Amino acid sequence: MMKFKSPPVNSLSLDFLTEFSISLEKLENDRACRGVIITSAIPKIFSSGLDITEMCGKSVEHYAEFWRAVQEMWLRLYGSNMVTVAAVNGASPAGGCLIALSCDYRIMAENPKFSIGLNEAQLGIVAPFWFKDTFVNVVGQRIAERALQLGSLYPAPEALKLGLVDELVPEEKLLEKASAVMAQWLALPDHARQITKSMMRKAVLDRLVAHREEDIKYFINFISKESIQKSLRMYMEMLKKKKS
Ligand SMILES: CCCCCCCCCC/C=C/CC(=O)SCCNC(=O)CCNC(=O)[C@H](O)C(C)(C)COP(=O)(O)OP(=O)(O)OC[C@H]1O[C@@H](n2cnc3c(N)ncnc32)[C@H](O)[C@@H]1OP(=O)(O)O
Repeated sequence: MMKFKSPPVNSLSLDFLTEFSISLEKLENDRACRGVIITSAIPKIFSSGLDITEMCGKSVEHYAEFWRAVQEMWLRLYGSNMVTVAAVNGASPAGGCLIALSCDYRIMAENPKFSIGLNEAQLGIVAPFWFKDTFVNVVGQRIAERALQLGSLYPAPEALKLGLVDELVPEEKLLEKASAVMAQWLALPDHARQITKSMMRKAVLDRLVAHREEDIKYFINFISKESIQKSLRMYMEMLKKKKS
């Protein structure tokens, strides 16, 4: 089990992403480890998504390093040979949602206050093609088109209806259920399951691998625009004001 613990809200900073990728790589190379449950140690928060401060007012070199780390994390998780189960025990916007979508199975706590989705459009930014591809592979084209254009965050019951998560359980039963699902998936021979998983995900993974440097350039170009920087600053201010 991997438990995110980066207070206050498990934002995906460069350090967090690097550590996450290294942990995944270690587990992947450990023949005794056939599956991983991903959850959070922070109450009410799975992950608040990419750390916005990493995308504000930084150098081009920093943006490149950060984006490469985001790509690396996704390539490792989405391309993992292990069984991956997300036990979503709190809010899961944007990059948090991407992590859950990249797993093989998603179980969410049945709390309508917890929401999940790719809300990038609400921040005035665009979900990259591989976020979009991952989303489409889970919910299908029509639901993805609407959800991504509106940048919708769905409360747990709605997320279940759309197929964004596979099931809801009472919060106190989340890890028990995730373990039961893991046992069910691990009962199959690894080889057949791994080849099937790779077959289903290969095209989407290959697309980023083939366009990785181009994607970094797009990101830098996009995020460096003054209009985008302004949107992100305003969004951060809004988050801070919400408290007072
Ligand atoms: C051709 C086009 C090509 C385009 C290619 C480039 C495209 C670029 C794409 C970039 C992709 C980005 C994906 C992302 O993940 S962006 C991040 C999106 N995340 C969010 O919108 C979530 C924002 N946060 C919240 O909604 C809430 O914080 C919460 C998670 C629901 C928790 O709420 P709660 O009330 O418990 O906590 P607070 O809101 O008070 O937050 C506590 C402190 O944490 C700070 N915070 C929150 N989220 C983030 C974040 N994502 N990054 C950095 N910091 C964050 C918040 O400001 C508080 O700070 P404070 O204590 O100092 O006030």
